Amino acid sequence: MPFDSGFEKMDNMPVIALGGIKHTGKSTVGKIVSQRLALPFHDLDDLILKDLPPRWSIRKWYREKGEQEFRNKESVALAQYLKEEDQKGMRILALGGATLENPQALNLLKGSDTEIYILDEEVEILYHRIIKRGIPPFLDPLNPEESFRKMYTTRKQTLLNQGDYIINIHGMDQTNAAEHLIRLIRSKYGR
Ligand SMILES: Nc1ncnc2c1ncn2[C@@H]1O[C@H](COP(=O)(O)OP(=O)(O)O)[C@@H](O)[C@H]1O
Ligand SMILES: O=C(O)C1=C[C@@H](OP(=O)(O)O)[C@@H](O)[C@H](O)C1
Ligand SMILES: [Mg+2]
Repeated sequence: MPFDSGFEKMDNMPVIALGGIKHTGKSTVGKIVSQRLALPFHDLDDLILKDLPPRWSIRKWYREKGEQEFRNKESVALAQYLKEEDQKGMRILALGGATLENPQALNLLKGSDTEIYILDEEVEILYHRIIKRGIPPFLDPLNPEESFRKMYTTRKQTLLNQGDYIINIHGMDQTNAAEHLIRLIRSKYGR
């Protein structure tokens, strides 16, 4: 049941940016939180996509143009978002799985009124969530589990270093994870 938390209308409220390894639920949980708190929601991947030529997907762009081109697009989309949305009251932004490894994007986030909340889940659960629909192209088809574990270990360190809050959502479904995050936000901002 959505309720108006009043957060959006309060002054000096940050952008709540959700980070986390692929499939931790940044996009899904972010959307639920925004609906429950009646806050605007954006997904950085969607903002990037809006700026790509027609018929390109994020994954196709990443694969064909390479990491640096993807990072440039991501930084431009983030800068635009922050220019328009920063200082406008609380809003929710789901980051991409690699945003916090992008130095330009990280600078933009750190230089704005943004709080970074990291959704943290265990490697086994994420791996099983990812391969449910087959092995995705970002994993090594010869040893998908090993390649995911490597990605998890390096990314996790960056996330722990860059996050303002680490949210342990272990074993929670999307709704429970969203409720957990809402409790944290409400306790922090007293509503
Ligand atoms: N807490 C959760 N428990 C179970 N499945 C989840 C959870 N969070 C997300 N999912 C599922 O995992 C997939 C990826 O979620 P998504 O929100 O796109 O993750 P991200 O944006 O972090 O990559 C979706 O199918 C989503 O329904
Ligand atoms: O982990 C990654 O390297 C990426 C994750 C994606 O976001 P999600 O984590 O929301 O899927 C997207 O930003 C891009 O494909 C790169
Ligand atoms: Mg996402």
